[in-house]
Amino acid sequence: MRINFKWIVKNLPGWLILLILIFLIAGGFEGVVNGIILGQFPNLVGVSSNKLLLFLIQSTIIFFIVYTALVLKNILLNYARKILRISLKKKMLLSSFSNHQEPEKGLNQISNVAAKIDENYFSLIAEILSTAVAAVISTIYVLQVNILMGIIFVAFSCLSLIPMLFGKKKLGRLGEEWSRSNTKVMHTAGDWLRGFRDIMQYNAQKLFFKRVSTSIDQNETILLKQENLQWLVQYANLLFTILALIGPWAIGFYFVINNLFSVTISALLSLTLSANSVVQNFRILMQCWSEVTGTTNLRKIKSINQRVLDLQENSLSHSNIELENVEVNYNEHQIYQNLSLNIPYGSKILLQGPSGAGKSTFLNLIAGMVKPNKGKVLIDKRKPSLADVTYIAQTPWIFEGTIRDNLSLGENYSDKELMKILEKVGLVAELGENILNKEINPTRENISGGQKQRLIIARALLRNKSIVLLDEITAALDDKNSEKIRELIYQVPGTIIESAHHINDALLDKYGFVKKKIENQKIF
Ligand SMILES: Nc1ncnc2c1ncn2[C@@H]1O[C@H](COP(=O)(O)OP(=O)(O)OP(=O)(O)O)[C@@H](O)[C@H]1O
Repeated sequence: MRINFKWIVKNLPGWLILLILIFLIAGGFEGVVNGIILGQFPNLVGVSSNKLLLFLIQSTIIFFIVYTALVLKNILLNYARKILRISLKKKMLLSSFSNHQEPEKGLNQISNVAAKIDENYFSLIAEILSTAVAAVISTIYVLQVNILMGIIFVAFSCLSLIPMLFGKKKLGRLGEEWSRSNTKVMHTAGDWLRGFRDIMQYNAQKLFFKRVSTSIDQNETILLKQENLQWLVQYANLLFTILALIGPWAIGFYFVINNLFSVTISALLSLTLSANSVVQNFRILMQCWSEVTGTTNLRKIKSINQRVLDLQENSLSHSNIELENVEVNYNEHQIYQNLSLNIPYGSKILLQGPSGAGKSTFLNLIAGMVKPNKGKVLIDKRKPSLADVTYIAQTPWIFEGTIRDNLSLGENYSDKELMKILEKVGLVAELGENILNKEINPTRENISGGQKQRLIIARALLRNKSIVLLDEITAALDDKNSEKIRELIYQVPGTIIESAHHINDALLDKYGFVKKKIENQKIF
């Protein structure tokens, strides 16, 4: 998806575009209004006082209309920019979420990149439009004063396009480089702030501060490079502006000396004054263009994957899982090869294997988070999806909000139901009666790692899905709590696949678990 002029038009209401255009055209007369009104002066010599008064009133009205249009145009443009900023940030959020982009990249997009697009694209597009309209109006005015000299002035003004044609690509590349280095700043600054405990523990303050400082340095250097290149282009542009004045004068002088096309010095003078507006507008246009070009690559946003955003009905009830000749590679690293497995509804599987063997990868295959490079994974003959399973991961994520918010995730559950489930996982006894309104967030340490994990388990138990995937869920729990939690989860009637290193055999036997091992890129 590209954020371009077409996108802007699509995202703004028609009435707003129409009003902006009207005020843009009316305001566009600013450059020539003085010339038009002053041009009337010779006709005022010796006229009656009534005519003079009429002239004053007319001039006042014209100035009033032009300046009011200018202000209204700016107010409407600001309103349009607000609409565009909101649309852009929403699109960015949907794109980064649906493409499962890394968080730092997504955060960089909605903060830094969005601000840059607003500043160097949306606001400048408005300026480009006003300047272009003003340039057209001034051009028409100049052409009707003296068509030949008018054409010469406009043609010379067009020369100022040349520097931009050379700078365009490089400016676009630098914009993209700047965005990448911004993401790096987010990473290193994230390490610096989130890794506090480990940094302090190993006396690594100097190293980590150097890392974040270096990435800030590099980021600012790229920005400076881009700004310098913009200035260089603008300097070349200014040099062409000199040419855009001197060139037509030279040709004009030649016409004057040789008495050609009835060009006189005074005609040349008045043309220069009017043409100045054309030249200046062209110069501003090029200046804006060079800044806009810096955002070219930033304005390419990965298309939204609508399939991910559509709410998925979980219609599975007694689902069988089938894997047919599945192969999974991460680059050159092969994890599974020719893996075929049938897991009927209600199976209870304990998946074992050394660290890095592919246990999480297997659970992710069934959750649809990892796609096989070859072969198929089918749940009830259809492709797997996260909405079909309950996946409890090693590192649980809790959301900013209350415990009630974290359990219900917007669905309707009564407090009684929620309290019952919290009671089961042992949280009511630990966190008190007013537990549902307790505010938590991912970084606040007002609940422990084990409590977080039990909260996530309670959230899963509230929803009876037919496939439960457990990835080292009790790593943060003590033995007593681990067993209690497992007893609760194991009572779920559906399929359970658990990856864990140590589990009490008696418990496994009680719930009919079979052990499966990962060996030679297969599961036995
Ligand atoms: N997205 C990925 N890109 C590249 N390599 C990956 C990716 N995910 C996992 N791997 C690699 O695949 C291998 C299997 O990883 P996986 O997490 O499935 O192992 P595991 O058996 O769950 O390990 P552990 O018991 O340590 O959690 C590892 O070597 C890991 O580095």
